[in-house]
Amino acid sequence: MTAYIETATKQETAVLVSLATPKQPLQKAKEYLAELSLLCYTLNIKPVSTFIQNLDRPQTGTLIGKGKLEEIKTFIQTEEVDKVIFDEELTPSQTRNLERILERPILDRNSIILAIFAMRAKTRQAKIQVELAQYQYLLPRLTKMWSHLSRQKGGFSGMRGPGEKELETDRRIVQDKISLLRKKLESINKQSITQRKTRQDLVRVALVGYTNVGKSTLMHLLSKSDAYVEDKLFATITSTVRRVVINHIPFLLTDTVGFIRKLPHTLIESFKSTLDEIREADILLHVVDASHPACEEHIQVVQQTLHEIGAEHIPAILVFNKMDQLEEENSANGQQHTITMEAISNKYAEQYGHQAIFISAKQQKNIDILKDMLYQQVLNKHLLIYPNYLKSDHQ
Ligand SMILES: Nc1nc2c(ncn2[C@@H]2O[C@H](COP(=O)(O)OP(=O)(O)OP(=O)(O)O)[C@@H](O)[C@H]2O)c(=O)[nH]1
Ligand SMILES: [Mg+2]
Repeated sequence: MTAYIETATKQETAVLVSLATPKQPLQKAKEYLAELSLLCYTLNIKPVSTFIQNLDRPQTGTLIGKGKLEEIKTFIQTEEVDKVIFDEELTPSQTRNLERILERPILDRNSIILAIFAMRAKTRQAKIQVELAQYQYLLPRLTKMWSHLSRQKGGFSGMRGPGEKELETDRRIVQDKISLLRKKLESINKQSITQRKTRQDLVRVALVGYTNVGKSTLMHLLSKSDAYVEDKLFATITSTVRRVVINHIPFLLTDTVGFIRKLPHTLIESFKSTLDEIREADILLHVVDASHPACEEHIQVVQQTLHEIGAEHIPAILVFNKMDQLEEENSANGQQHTITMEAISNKYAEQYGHQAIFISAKQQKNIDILKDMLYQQVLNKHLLIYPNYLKSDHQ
């Protein structure tokens, strides 16, 4: 298990590897590696170099070709690099093959994201959720652990692998662990459902969006709570709910875990109840980092994830945040960025029938306009719960 949950204490080094294919052009591969690099820094792993191989399609056994493998091997030996991290999801057998050839621990984007979640998990529920996702990730990879063990015990290489019996026992242990964790989660989830039921009489608004876009900063601003803000990916993995009042109307505002490209499926499954906060919301504030070059792809990833969790139908306000940074870039390249951003905003607002607004949570720009927009939507929902609200003297 340790290979997957360990969070580095001393700064380890890594090389990052990706593919450029007809489906994933070089520019995209570079962008994804830049994101992977941020994920690594979050885990205190320092990327020292990146390798991209041009291929028509990934190789079955090792993902990348022989020549590239040789190049990477020479580099990591000369530079004494600790780990090799692939942006692509690796199959268990690819991981095994690569580990054998490169003689270094091999990680992929999924295992890195799982490790970050493990590092961030503070509550009992989050810890169980992450542990469950990790065991599910581990199950098909168990053979690797055994080959590790046998190698450590001294020189089985070239001989028969670990006994099928031991492997079977080990699989059963992990499977038992998985069902135990599932049961624990079920009982915690029941408590959350009861908790949520007691809040049924208030409108619920959830902040959603790609990781690091400023959801918690906005939460802090709107609710005056001390939401955890950090310039690292997945600063928030546990939902925080706060009661907020705008123009006398109280509602619940929830800060949620950020999404990312290729969020591991095991995580989506085990974080189901955390994501329920989103599914059960009446209104979404979909926060976007307007200054990010891949902002449009981020919107698509978020929409797709919302779809996966059954929350795509919830009315949303598209909140284009970090407009201060956008303006800074504009002075360098003359308005271009803003024009592009406005086009993107119109396109998605139209496509999903959402309202859109540009703000800066950091510099508190346009927050009052956002509050007005939100108020209108909250009021409409509030009236569904309390049809007589306007007849009383609240206004
Ligand atoms: N320039 C600028 N930076 C901002 C703005 N809003 C937030 N940030 C910064 O963006 C970083 C991420 O902010 P968070 O609020 O933690 O983002 P988040 O969406 O909650 O991130 P996760 O919880 O990791 O998904 C922090 O360094 C914030 O200070 C903004 O309007 N302008
Ligand atoms: Mg956050």
